[in-house]
Amino acid sequence: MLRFLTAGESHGKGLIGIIDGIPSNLKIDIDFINMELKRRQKGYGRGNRMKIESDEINILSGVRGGITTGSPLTFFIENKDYKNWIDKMHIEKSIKESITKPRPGHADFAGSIKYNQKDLRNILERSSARETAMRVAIGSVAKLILKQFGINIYSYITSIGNLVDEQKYDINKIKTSDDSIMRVLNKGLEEKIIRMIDKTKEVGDTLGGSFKLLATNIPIGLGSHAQWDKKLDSKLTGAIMSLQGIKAIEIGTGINSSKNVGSNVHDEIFYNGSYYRKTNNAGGIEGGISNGENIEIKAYMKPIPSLRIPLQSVDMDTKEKVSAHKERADVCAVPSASIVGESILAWTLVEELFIKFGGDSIDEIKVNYYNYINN
Ligand SMILES: Cc1cc2nc3c(=O)[nH]c(=O)nc-3n(C[C@H](O)[C@H](O)[C@H](O)COP(=O)(O)O)c2cc1C
Ligand SMILES: C=C(O[C@@H]1CC(C(=O)O)=C[C@@H](OP(=O)(O)O)[C@H]1O)C(=O)O
Repeated sequence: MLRFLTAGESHGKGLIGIIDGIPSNLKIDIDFINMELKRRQKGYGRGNRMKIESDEINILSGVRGGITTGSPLTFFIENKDYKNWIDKMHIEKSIKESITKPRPGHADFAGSIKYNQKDLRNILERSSARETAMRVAIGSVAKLILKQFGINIYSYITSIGNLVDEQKYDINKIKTSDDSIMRVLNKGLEEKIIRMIDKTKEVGDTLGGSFKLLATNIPIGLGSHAQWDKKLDSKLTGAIMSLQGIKAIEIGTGINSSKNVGSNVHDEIFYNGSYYRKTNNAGGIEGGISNGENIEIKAYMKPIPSLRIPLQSVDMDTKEKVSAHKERADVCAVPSASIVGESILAWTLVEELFIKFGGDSIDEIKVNYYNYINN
């Protein structure tokens, strides 16, 4: 069984990740993991925190001589900002100030009631998307595993605010989408997006957007139709929805398909030595099972909740009408979220790959995989 846990506060000493179930004999490419961490920190519209952090992986267990041993992997990422927060984050000494004015849209309000916390920082530190740095480190290991089977993961931005990039993807274009600071395919749109982010920042507001996730060279047969909790689409959407700020997910052309007739939507099946489709409205999944086409998912992120000109809230101590708490924040973080989305997609696909082809060493899994593929 493959599983992971993360721990760590946004302004604490750092983030920890423990991954259990990674097979032995996998080469761990530390440069690749660090490159993925860097990709997550990019994008126009991020706040000053990204100038302080320069995320790097520190491997504490599970790897010897660059190769996994089959033991649990432990990862650590330092928070460089911790030194500026020691007084506010001290583990033993009592903390003087409390945050009591919840930000609409963040976890502050519901979290403080659920956990009976008078200081909202006890909630916001862990609900923060700082945690996604560790999810990218862990997801990069999943990407390294997928590469062993020729499976690749991509993403690009499809909208920021009301600026929508309608361009249809081609894989080569996606490969260069990292060259654009906003990770859009239509480079003409980038300038407009940057101007919109600047204007939104000026008026103290924030933006969301959407991004597309893509997995290529997927074998037929990941997931199952046979039980509700084995369906690949349900597992993928659940996992992607766990990413901070994501509020809607579309598989293939799901939204437009619902407005269309069946004969225009379902992807006809052809055979020429192997099965193929001319369209992929299903986004690579039928009946909860991968059908061999690219997996295509779109995720929609709401605007960042922390506003420089805050919304109305209630002081949870005095119950008075107040403006919500102000916290240093991003104006737009959709490009970063798309990189985390890639990691989540990669992880979920590896989970499914191991359910179908599982083994204790990467060699054993490869034998099972190619035995199935070649039959
Ligand atoms: C990469 C990334 C950066 C984010 N930066 C901020 C931020 O600076 N300020 C903020 O209030 N929310 C930020 N968010 C969004 C919040 O973490 C998220 O809205 C909050 O945890 C509530 O969860 P929910 O939106 O899923 O309901 C960010 C999200 C991501 C993925
Ligand atoms: C730290 C990261 O993102 C943070 C996510 C976040 C939130 O509320 O989700 C709030 C901000 O934290 P701070 O107030 O420290 O600037 C972001 O910077 C990161 O992506 O590494």
